[in-house]
Amino acid sequence: MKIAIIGYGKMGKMIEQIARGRGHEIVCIIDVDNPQDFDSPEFASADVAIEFTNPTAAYGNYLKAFAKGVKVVSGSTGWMKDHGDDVRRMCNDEGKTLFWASNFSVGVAIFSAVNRYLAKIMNGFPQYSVSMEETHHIHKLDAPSGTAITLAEEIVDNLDRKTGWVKGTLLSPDGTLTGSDKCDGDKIAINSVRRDEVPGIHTVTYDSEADCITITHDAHSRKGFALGAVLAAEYTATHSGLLTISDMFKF
Ligand SMILES: NC(=O)C1=CN([C@@H]2O[C@H](COP(=O)(O)OP(=O)(O)OC[C@H]3O[C@@H](n4cnc5c(N)ncnc54)[C@H](O)[C@@H]3O)[C@@H](O)[C@H]2O)C=CC1
Ligand SMILES: O=C(O)C1=N[C@H](C(=O)O)C[C@H](O)C1
Repeated sequence: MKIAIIGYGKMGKMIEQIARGRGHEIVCIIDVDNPQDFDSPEFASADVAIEFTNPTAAYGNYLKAFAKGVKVVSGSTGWMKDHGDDVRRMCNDEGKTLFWASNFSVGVAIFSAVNRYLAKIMNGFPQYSVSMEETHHIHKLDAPSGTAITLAEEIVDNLDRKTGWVKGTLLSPDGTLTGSDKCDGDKIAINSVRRDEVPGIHTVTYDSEADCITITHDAHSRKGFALGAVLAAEYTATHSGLLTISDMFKF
């Protein structure tokens, strides 16, 4: 399959390696220095473009790829709040294809199933209060992480006493703690930590007077994210519309 890469940073480079290892051809690589390559015949020849850039660049890149008739797989986070409705309309009503996931690793897909099940159980146990923490490397531009937001939304969908999430505390690399983990009873606080080169840790905690139940996903490297993105590109080549992880991994 022919793949274009948009965003040749930490994820883009790992995706290139894994895609080549699975026998795919990388026909075009676009980063900030060569946006003109969106107009190249090589880019237009791609079956799928894999996009990992940043919260402000992602949406514009989707539009450029869509204009060339190229399907997109993207893991960029932090753009959904501003452009989610437009992207949904383009994919649901106007024939564009985007596979987006806040986290492409199979481990997080499994973790998310446990998260949803645990939230459902907790409807019968009001003595437990729920909170979340995500820890990432110091280069990360958005907080809370996309994965933490997805996990919080899953809890809201399954736990009747929660209606939304709020930003909690942010522990910055210099040790500064901002924000507050105090929030209304019907919201979930998501606390963020930025430390060293941590690839990504997500923890959901249910606390009561008697005990505490904690589930954690701890990525050892970015390999799981990158492999998931390539698997998603393989899936996207034969599917259309707005796609996500639950379309690909069914359990
Ligand atoms: N969904 C998932 O599984 C994962 C998502 N991410 C997300 O992916 C994004 C990228 O992560 P990393 O690769 O670690 O970041 P990075 O900072 O290492 O790489 C981003 C690259 O995008 C390039 N870029 C910026 N603006 C661009 C534009 N307009 N057009 C083309 N390229 C542009 C940068 O020059 C850089 O090379 C972030 O939003 C991150 O949160 C990261 C890991 C896993
Ligand atoms: O920026 C990152 O690195 C990551 N971003 C994604 C997120 O915001 O959840 C996924 C992963 O945790 C790594």
